[in-house]
Amino acid sequence: MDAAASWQRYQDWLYFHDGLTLYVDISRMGFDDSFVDHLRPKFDRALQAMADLEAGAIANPDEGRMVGHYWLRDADLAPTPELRDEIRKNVADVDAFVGRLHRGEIVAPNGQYFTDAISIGIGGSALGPQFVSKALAGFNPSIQLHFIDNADPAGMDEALAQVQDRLATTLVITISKSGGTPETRNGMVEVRHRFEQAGLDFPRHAIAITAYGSQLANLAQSENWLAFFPMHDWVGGRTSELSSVGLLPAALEGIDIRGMLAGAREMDQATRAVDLRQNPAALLALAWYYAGNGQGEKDMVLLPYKDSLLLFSRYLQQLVMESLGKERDLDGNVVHQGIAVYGNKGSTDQHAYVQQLRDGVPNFFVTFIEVLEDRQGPSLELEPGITSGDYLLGFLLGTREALSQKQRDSITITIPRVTPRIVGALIALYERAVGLYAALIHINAYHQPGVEAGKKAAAQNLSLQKTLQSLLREAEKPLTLQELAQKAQAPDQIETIYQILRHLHANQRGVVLQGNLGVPKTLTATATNY
Ligand SMILES: O=P(O)(O)OC[C@H]1O[C@H](O)[C@H](O)[C@@H](O)[C@@H]1O
Repeated sequence: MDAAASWQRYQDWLYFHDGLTLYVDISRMGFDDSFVDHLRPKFDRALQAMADLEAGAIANPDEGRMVGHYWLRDADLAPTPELRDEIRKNVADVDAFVGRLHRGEIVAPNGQYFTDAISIGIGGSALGPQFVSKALAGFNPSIQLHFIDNADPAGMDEALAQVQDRLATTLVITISKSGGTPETRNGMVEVRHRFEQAGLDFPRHAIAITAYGSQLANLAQSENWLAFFPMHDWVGGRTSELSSVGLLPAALEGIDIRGMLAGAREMDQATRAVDLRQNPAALLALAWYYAGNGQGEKDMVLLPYKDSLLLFSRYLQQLVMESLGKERDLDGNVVHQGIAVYGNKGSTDQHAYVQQLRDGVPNFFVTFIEVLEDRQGPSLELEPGITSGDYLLGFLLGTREALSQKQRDSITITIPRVTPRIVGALIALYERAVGLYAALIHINAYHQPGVEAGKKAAAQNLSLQKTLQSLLREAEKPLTLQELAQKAQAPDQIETIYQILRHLHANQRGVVLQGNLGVPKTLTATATNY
């Protein structure tokens, strides 16, 4: 396409949201008008499906649930007066609680202001709060957040080390919709142990965000934790950033949560437009469909040219891949859907993997995110007329052009600056694009059946470990892996047995392996108390 045609196409397809000053440009995706016409009937159905969902339909049929995250930012949309009141009350409760903390009306047991908070959660109970914190907390948050988002003991130690001098003024927020996720429970138990070792009254520091009636809710209630904020079954983990899951941590840091909600609400409104060109979420869904042939054949590479948006790609990885990565469609046909998401930030990534994007396997499309405001305040001129921000834009435009020359497609989203309102709008934009795209490809975006297999296997391994530990304690002589497998009645688990024992051995956990560690069949295991 020559420059004039490309410029015309740019203008024809450029979407602009007046209120948010946000642009979406899909002109560098190679679709043509006939493709758009072909998809239009599917879009009509998808937009209707979104309208039904917002009206309270059971949009998650497998789990028999409504899907209500859009109500969180516009309570009037919720299908019953009770839900509307509850949504408003939840936001007001977060505001009121955090206001009292910031004013020093709620203080740590030692009488001082709370200074820090450790947020413990995983998946949808971590990624949103982490993304928003990095995007918006700035250098001097009212309360400094630290995250434990894994079962890694060393990661827990790191978070605790960050607050070791201030444990007495640290809040602990345990976030889990189900209230039974083992990683989160482990983190909470470890942190609690440190508080107890330090002679601190853990419940006076502890906040739970979880569903009513969950294990975590019961614990918080029975121990009278400092605060409890509910999660609802009609909000999925990966779309919970604008529920108390995301609002409480953000508010603690001093982020304007009403601004985030307002931005999301404005974006929701824009993405109800039935005219595709006027609907930014539909434009993204159209571009994704085109890129991957409606089968996820191309990966989504996210390149925000702004350090504070670093975690957007990680946040979107769960939102997109857990929503779209499905074995079956809504009729039960095997479809193996999904779109892989990765990315970090520009221009940093130009010095890492962009080489492959331009010259290597053409199995991706890029989404550039451009932020118009370079920084707060004036910029130094590095050379006459040129600032660091000019360089950053130059790198973005250069890469976009270089990819285009090699028929590598890209989308560009342009935002004025990174504010609570814009971050709320970006979250909503992608939630809506995922919802629409899922409807286009006829899958349930709101369940995650595939996640269960790994969890079940993990539980079985822990139970096998307990059996092995007790067999070794009772054994009168060292046992080979084969013998242990027989005794544990797990002859087909010998590989797992080896891996469990190797881990116990490496951590001096009461098991010693003898023989050649690299040749499993030579090994014998002994309990160290043998
Ligand atoms: O919030 P929780 O119930 O602890 O769940 C945390 C995460 O774990 C699960 O395995 C799901 O796949 C995620 O969608 C969820 O966000």
